[in-house]
Amino acid sequence: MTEADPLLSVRNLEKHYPITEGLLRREVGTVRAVDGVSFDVQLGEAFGLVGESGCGKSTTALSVLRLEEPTGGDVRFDGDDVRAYDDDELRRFRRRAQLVLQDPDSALNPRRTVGESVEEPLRIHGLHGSQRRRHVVEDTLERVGLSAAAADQYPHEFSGGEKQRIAIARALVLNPDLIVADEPVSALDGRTKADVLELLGRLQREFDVAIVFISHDVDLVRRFCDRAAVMYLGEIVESGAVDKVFDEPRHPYTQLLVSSIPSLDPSAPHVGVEPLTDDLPDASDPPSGCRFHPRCPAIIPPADTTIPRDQWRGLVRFRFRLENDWTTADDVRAAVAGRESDDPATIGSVPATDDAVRSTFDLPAKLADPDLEAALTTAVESIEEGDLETARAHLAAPIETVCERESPTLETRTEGRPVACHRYDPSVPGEPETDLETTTTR
Ligand SMILES: Nc1ncnc2c1ncn2[C@@H]1O[C@H](COP(=O)(O)OP(=O)(O)OP(=O)(O)O)[C@@H](O)[C@H]1O
Repeated sequence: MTEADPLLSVRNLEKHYPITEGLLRREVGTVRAVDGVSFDVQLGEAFGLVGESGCGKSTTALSVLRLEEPTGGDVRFDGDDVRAYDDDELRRFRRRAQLVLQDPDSALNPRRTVGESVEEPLRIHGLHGSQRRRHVVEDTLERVGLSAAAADQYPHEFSGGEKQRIAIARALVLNPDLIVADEPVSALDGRTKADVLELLGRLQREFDVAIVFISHDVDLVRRFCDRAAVMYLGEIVESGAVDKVFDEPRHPYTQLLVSSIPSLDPSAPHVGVEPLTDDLPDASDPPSGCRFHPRCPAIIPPADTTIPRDQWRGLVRFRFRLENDWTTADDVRAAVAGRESDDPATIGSVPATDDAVRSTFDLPAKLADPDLEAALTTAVESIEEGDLETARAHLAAPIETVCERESPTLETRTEGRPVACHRYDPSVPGEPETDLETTTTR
């Protein structure tokens, strides 16, 4: 391995879980928890994986460490193929690559002293001599900010933050090259969180250990990591140095994540990017094309569309809500009237008129594009006739976008950074490389 070679190299990693049904566990579908993830981690660096709950961060961690068997792809550690390791090689790998979880209790046996828990990896991996082991344990406990005497106490005698320090000591005691830390401070409160984060940073430098830091919290990743990758529904959508990814985000999803962090200054206006729709799709049935497209505020219009961008967004939002959220004409009527569909005052009393739809989706009385105008009018007429299928078909053809048709690849197009978004693909016609417009609210 040369200096430039990564310690960990992950290529097209996949982990799919079967969905089974009935006594015979018949397979009825697949959860694509991790679906083609690639990244490198250099020696001694802190690399962040960030994204909403359920996007596949933990499954990536477990698959990289082979605590879950990957479905596909390539994982290399120090140049070796992790998926081809035999039992001995896997044992050596487990010594060099450790996992720290959100809940420290998962790493500590309540019936064993702290010293016994921290010592256990040393025994498993063959460090002989109880005196020597005790010395290493005490030294490691002190390095995580606890006293050597803690070795003789039990986990229940410690606070949550102290227990996480003990779990970190257990991960560090074998002097690993890599620690995968999955939401290591998420369960801790303010000051303790900052202290444990600071400890991890100090240990990373002292032990020269690489850390894969997994969190849903952009701010923590920005503070802790050198580089980061943003995950959405089993895929990486953007990666790079943290100051680039979070200060100059390019993927609309990263822009959305960053804009949702509240400012420390309460008087500052909140500059927010609104998602097109609110629902996080299911990993067992991910959207076609770009998986973010049903929520993407920067969704690309067809090349020949001439209507203003906000009208395009309103129209496509109407189309996706019709496809995903509403099953009856009453649902539509209720939504455009701003009420629940089982509210008796709503049903029948508020017709899903053209006007109500237009005002709900910020559309003008008449769209300047005759094809889109005809599609909208006929779709609303079909809704009023109770035929949502026909309404959907009327909207789908003229509002079709490259974002639902083609999957963007994570290619390096933007300032040397990989971003998986058609907006940066010069081969996609009709779309300027503009930044996402933001809306300012108070
Ligand atoms: N053993 C499993 N069997 C079936 N589906 C699973 C399994 N483990 C995870 N999943 C699914 O895979 C997807 C990714 O889950 P994962 O826990 O990796 O996400 P995450 O980003 O770490 O979220 P969180 O922070 O909530 O743990 C989710 O849809 C989850 O329900």
